Amino acid sequence: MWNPNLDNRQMEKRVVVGRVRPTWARNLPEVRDDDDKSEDLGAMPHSDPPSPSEHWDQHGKPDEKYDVFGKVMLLGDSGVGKTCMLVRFRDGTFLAGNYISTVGIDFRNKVVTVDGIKVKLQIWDTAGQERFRSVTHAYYRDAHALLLLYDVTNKTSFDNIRAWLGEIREYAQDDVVIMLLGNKSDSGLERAVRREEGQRLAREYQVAFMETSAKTGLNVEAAFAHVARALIAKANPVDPSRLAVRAHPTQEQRSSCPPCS
Ligand SMILES: Nc1nc2c(ncn2[C@@H]2O[C@H](COP(=O)(O)OP(=O)(O)OP(=O)(O)O)[C@@H](O)[C@H]2O)c(=O)[nH]1
Repeated sequence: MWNPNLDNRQMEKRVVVGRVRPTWARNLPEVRDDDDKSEDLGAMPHSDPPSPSEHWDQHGKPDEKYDVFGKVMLLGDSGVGKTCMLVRFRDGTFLAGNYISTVGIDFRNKVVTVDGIKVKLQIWDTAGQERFRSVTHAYYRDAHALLLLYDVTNKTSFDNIRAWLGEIREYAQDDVVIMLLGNKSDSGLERAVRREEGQRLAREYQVAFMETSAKTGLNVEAAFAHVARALIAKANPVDPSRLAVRAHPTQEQRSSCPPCS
C-alpha cells in the first residue's frame, strides 16, 4: 500500500518548493493538459497512487480502448532523468532547471500504438534516492517492464547499474522486460560513459540498450516503443513470430544498438 508516512515528507518538499502540487506534477506547467489526445486515452494519475498490485489486468476493462496493458517502472540513481524521461514521453516537453528530487512513487498513463496494436503503458516514476528504496521495492513485483537509466555524464550512476540489476533480480518477476538507457546523451563534452560501455554492459546482462536524451527527445519514443513491442510479445506467447519485438530505430538512432540482447 501507499505509505502514508511519505505524505509528511511530500509536504516538506512542497513547502521547500513553495508550491502545493502532487509529486507527479512537480515539473509540469500549472495548467493541466487535457487527456483526450488521440494517442493518449489514459487517466491522469492519482495524488494517492494505487497499491502495487492495482490496475494489473493485462487486457484492461472491456470499455477501455487498448489491447495490451503494461506497468513500466523507471529506475536508476537520483538525477539520471527518470522524471524528465516520463514528462518528455507523456507531454513532449523538457523542463530544464529547478531539479527537485522525486518523493516516493507516482505514475502516468499513455496509450501508444505499435504495429497496429494499442498498448496502454502505466509508467511509474520512482524516487532514485536510497531512502525510498523500500517503498519502490514493493512495486517491482507487479512490473511488466523496467527502464533502467543511468546518466552518461555521471560515471557513478553507470557503475551502480549492476547493483540495480541485482535489486531487479531480487524483487522483480523473472520474465520482466528490462531495458538499459544511457540518458543525457546530448551532453557532449560532459560525457563520462562511452556508448560502447553501455552496449557492453547491456550485452553482458542480455538486455536491450539505447542512449537517450529527455532534453532533445532522442530515442525516447523508440525506447517506449521497444517496451510496448516486448509487452505485446509477452501477451501473445502462442504466436510470437507474428510480432516484431525489435525496436525500429531511425537512421540517427541505429548506433544506439536496440536491442543489444
Ligand atoms: N542535459 C540533459 N539534462 C537532463 C536530461 N534529463 C534530465 N536532465 C536534467 O537532470 C536533472 C534531473 O532530472 P530528473 O528527471 O528530475 O531526475 P530523476 O532521475 O527523476 O531524479 P530523482 O527524482 O531524484 O530520482 C534535471 O536538472 C534535468 O533537467 C537530459 O536528457 N539531458
